[in-house]
Amino acid sequence: MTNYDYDVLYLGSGHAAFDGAPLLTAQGKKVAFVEKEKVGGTCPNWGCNAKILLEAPVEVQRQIRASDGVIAGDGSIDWSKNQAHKRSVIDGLPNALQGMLEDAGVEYLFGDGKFLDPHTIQVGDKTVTADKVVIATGMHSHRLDIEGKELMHDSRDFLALAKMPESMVVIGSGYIAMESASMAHAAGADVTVIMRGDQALKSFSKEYSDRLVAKMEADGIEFKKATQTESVQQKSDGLLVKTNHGDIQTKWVLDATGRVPNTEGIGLDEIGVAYDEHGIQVNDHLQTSIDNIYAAGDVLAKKQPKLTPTATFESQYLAGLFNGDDKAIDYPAIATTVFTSPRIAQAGVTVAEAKAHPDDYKIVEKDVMGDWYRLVDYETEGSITLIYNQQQQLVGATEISEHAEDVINALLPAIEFGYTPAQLQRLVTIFPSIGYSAFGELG
Ligand SMILES: Cc1cc2nc3c(=O)[nH]c(=O)nc-3n(C[C@H](O)[C@H](O)[C@H](O)COP(=O)(O)OP(=O)(O)OC[C@H]3O[C@@H](n4cnc5c(N)ncnc54)[C@H](O)[C@@H]3O)c2cc1C
Ligand SMILES: NC(=O)c1ccc[n+]([C@@H]2O[C@H](COP(=O)([O-])OP(=O)(O)OC[C@H]3O[C@@H](n4cnc5c(N)ncnc54)[C@H](O)[C@@H]3O)[C@@H](O)[C@H]2O)c1
Repeated sequence: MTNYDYDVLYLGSGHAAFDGAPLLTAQGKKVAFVEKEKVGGTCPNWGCNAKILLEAPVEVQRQIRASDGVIAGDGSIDWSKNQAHKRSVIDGLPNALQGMLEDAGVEYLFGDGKFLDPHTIQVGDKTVTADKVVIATGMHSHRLDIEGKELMHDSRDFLALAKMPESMVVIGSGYIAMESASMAHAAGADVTVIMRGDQALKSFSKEYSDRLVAKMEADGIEFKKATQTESVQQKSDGLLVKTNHGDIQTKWVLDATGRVPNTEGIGLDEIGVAYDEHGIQVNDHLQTSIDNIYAAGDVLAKKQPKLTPTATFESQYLAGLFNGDDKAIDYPAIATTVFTSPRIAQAGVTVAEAKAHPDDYKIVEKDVMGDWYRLVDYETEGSITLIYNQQQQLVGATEISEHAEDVINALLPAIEFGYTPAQLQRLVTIFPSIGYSAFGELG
């Protein structure tokens, strides 16, 4: 038997790696992460955690302004203090994570990792070997290849902004574009969003994403639909964004045109791991075209949403597989939300899927403002769409409201486990609460 340095080596140290690794060391396996930047990867440092800290005051501001004087003040956001608070919470996470994982027996190897052969990885000027390798290298920002691209910024820059500029152009209308536009506007910037097509947030219901755009427009954000960005030019008083529908003067440009899997420069072509522009191709055991090499997280080519909880699920699945549980991966319903005001959240069968199969699904739409509880924190509008199968079980739900993420989280067990009406009746939840309100919608 060959003696390798490690039983399992992860390329990357994000959620796709660190959520499963301790399950392996607990079974006596020798495990290491190769990391070229910050321990923990995108989510804690440049993604979810950083974003939600900066976003939290937006909801407070909304409540203050909607309360019509019940809460005093105008709810202005001091972005610089907001940044300082964010840093005070997240700056210690990489060290804390590293300490926790090292205590669990995982080793860290810092440097750029690259395959030399299926079992050998070069890390800086060192080489290490492993029985199994998991590619968990994540994604990086896509950048538009146009004149003036060096004048534009990505989501990392946005989340690190020390001072909010007085105006901002956001290119794109996916998750990152919509969340950043919402935060920048709430912090006082004059925001214009340039949309390539005419629907924002394509993975959500068109009706709800149109409603979100309409609400953001009513709040003062400008949307330019079906518009191509042609160039960005430096002027003495700021930047000039040229589009096929006119010019926009601004102080700052966010290129939020998507994210690209990190498949380049890690030796995949040399050793023959199959991948395409969507990521690394795997079978139903997350195994790549090379037997001992697996992949997990954002770098995978997959139809499931590229989110932290998806990466966690895959990481834990692989740990189970390497510990001897040989079943194929079976993805559950995955809940997702966009952290705008209002939010849109969904899980299970989507509205588009249900509409495409009217014989299989029944769609029920409700105005959630019929529930008095939504008025407690001054909500003004919201709807939920519930999707049932032929057996009257809830198989999907999507909501637009300030509490959409909590409602969909509350309903997720019913969707995933197919609760019957009799089982739902046995759920005695806390009243008054969003969870109670969520189940009330099923009645
Ligand atoms: C702005 C933003 C906001 C987001 N908000 C949310 C949210 O609210 N909720 C949510 O669920 N998801 C959110 N996401 C998505 C979430 O961050 C990702 O789904 C998650 O981080 C994926 O984890 P991962 O481990 O696959 O990849 P990553 O966390 O990206 O980790 C990959 C790691 O691999 C390292 N690496 C890459 N190449 C090499 C190499 N050659 N050698 C060594 N190391 C390498 C990288 O440095 C990185 O640390 C957000 C993403 C962004 C960008
Ligand atoms: N709340 C969350 O859970 C959250 C938040 C942020 C990011 N994420 C994850 O991060 C990933 C990336 O998010 P994202 O917003 O970067 O990607 P996205 O795919 O959601 O949006 C990309 C946007 O860029 C536009 N676009 C693409 N190419 C373009 C071009 N050439 N010109 C103009 N516009 C173009 C698209 O039309 C789309 O509006 C997503 O997979 C998402 O799962 C999740």
